[in-house]
Amino acid sequence: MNLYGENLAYSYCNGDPLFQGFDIVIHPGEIVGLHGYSGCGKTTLGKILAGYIQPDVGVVKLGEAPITARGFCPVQMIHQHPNTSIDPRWRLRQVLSSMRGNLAQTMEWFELDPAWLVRYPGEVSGGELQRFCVARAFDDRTRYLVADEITTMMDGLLQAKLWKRIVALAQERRIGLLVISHDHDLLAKLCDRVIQLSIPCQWSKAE
Ligand SMILES: Nc1ncnc2c1ncn2[C@@H]1O[C@H](COP(=O)(O)OP(=O)(O)OP(=O)(O)O)[C@@H](O)[C@H]1O
Repeated sequence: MNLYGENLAYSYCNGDPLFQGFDIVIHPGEIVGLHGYSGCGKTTLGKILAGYIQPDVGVVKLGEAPITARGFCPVQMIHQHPNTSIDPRWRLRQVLSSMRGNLAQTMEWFELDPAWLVRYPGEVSGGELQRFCVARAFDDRTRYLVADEITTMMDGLLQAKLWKRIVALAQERRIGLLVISHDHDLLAKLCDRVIQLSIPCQWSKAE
């Protein structure tokens, strides 16, 4: 089933719209890049596609069915900073407890040591915690993944390794990926196509 964002518009606090009449379609197993100047609304669009926030106008659908805020969302979002999406008071075992699927196998795939499950999020490195978030997103019910600048805290070698694993597992399960990044090289290497959310503003051009 395709993921559709149709005629999307959103603005915060009745301000100027970040985007209007925006359409996007992602196919199962497809890797789509999302690029645009800082502040143009890439994360916001990701949150709308993953059901975190409702668009002012438009609809997000998986096949024919609109995405709802209730229950498990088949569009999972992985955030830039893993500590913003994990309760610091939970041990990592608890963080992964609601996940459906073969946890041991997924952890092994992302090189997560089972001994770390007794630790709190603050007791693993940022890169390790991000790999927990990635593993958690590969729930058996996940059909699409929105990856928002997810490897910016890693060195080049680790980035490449993690993306190789993500892409392999996504392709195996026919999961579609939306990769949000400022990194042209990464997008060119990974993606089947890249969408530009908006043209650069004057301030960005001058920089
Ligand atoms: N909760 C919020 N309330 C009000 N404004 C917000 C909120 N979240 C984001 N914004 C604003 O909306 C705009 C778009 O933010 P968003 O994070 O979607 O952009 P982005 O393209 O992902 O940026 P970056 O590339 O820098 O991560 C920014 O100007 C931001 O300050």
